[in-house]
Amino acid sequence: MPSPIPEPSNPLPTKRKQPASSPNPESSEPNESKRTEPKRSKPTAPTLTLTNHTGDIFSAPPNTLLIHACNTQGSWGAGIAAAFRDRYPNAYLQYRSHCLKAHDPRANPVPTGSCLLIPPCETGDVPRHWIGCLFTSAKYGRAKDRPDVILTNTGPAMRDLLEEVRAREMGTEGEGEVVSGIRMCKINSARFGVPWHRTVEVLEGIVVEEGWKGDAEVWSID
Ligand SMILES: Nc1ncnc2c1ncn2[C@@H]1O[C@H](COP(=O)(O)OP(=O)(O)OC[C@H]2O[C@H](OP(=O)(O)O)[C@H](O)[C@@H]2O)[C@@H](O)[C@H]1O
Repeated sequence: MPSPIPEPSNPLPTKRKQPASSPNPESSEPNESKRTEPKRSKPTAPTLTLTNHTGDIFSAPPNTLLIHACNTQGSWGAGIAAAFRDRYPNAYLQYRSHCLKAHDPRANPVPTGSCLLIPPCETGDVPRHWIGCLFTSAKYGRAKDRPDVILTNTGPAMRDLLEEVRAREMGTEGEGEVVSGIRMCKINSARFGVPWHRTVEVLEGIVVEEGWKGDAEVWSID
């Protein structure tokens, strides 16, 4: 049995998308009696819901999952990635090890379209946050992938992460092994050079599978 999954702790209301109505397949049926039946819309699978928040992503409550976009080269060199590196040095070491030891940027790179889920691993006063790395571009800087490639990688990477979270929560009964909520920055939108609305389209198109979290908060300081 999966552990009960608490609701995200953010008090702001989140809106669940209503399934879009789809044409009734029976409506094309020539039978007169069928045509007079009330139209029933076929239930559509729920998709990921994003809500926008202004403020500091790092102020999240304990056990929140913080998501950012990463390259596969083992560098959190600039932008929000550098802020992650400074705040969560042990998580950075895990990310580097994943890219440089478990994989090899030249011979066996981390696949783009995948993720790395890092459970809380810092000591001292550092907040107990999970970190989700979405490998949306192989390289960074001038060698980063083109926007269309980054967008193609974003959906599978996010799906991989939502599945990782589900599997992780299924596998443990212990206190604190549950992700309490999801916060992400406007991934891909600055150094990776992808207009934010294009990433939103991809994320909001993700069909939420059984056991996945269906809501993510987007945090921005702008
Ligand atoms: N301190 C801070 N606090 C809060 N929000 C902050 C912030 N700093 C920036 N933001 C916002 O966070 C969003 C994403 O902007 P970013 O440029 O960071 O990420 P991205 O996803 O476009 O690109 C990823 C690659 O950028 C990096 O740098 P390197 O290429 O390695 O040098 C990585 O390593 C990756 O490879 C934008 O809304 C920024 O306003």
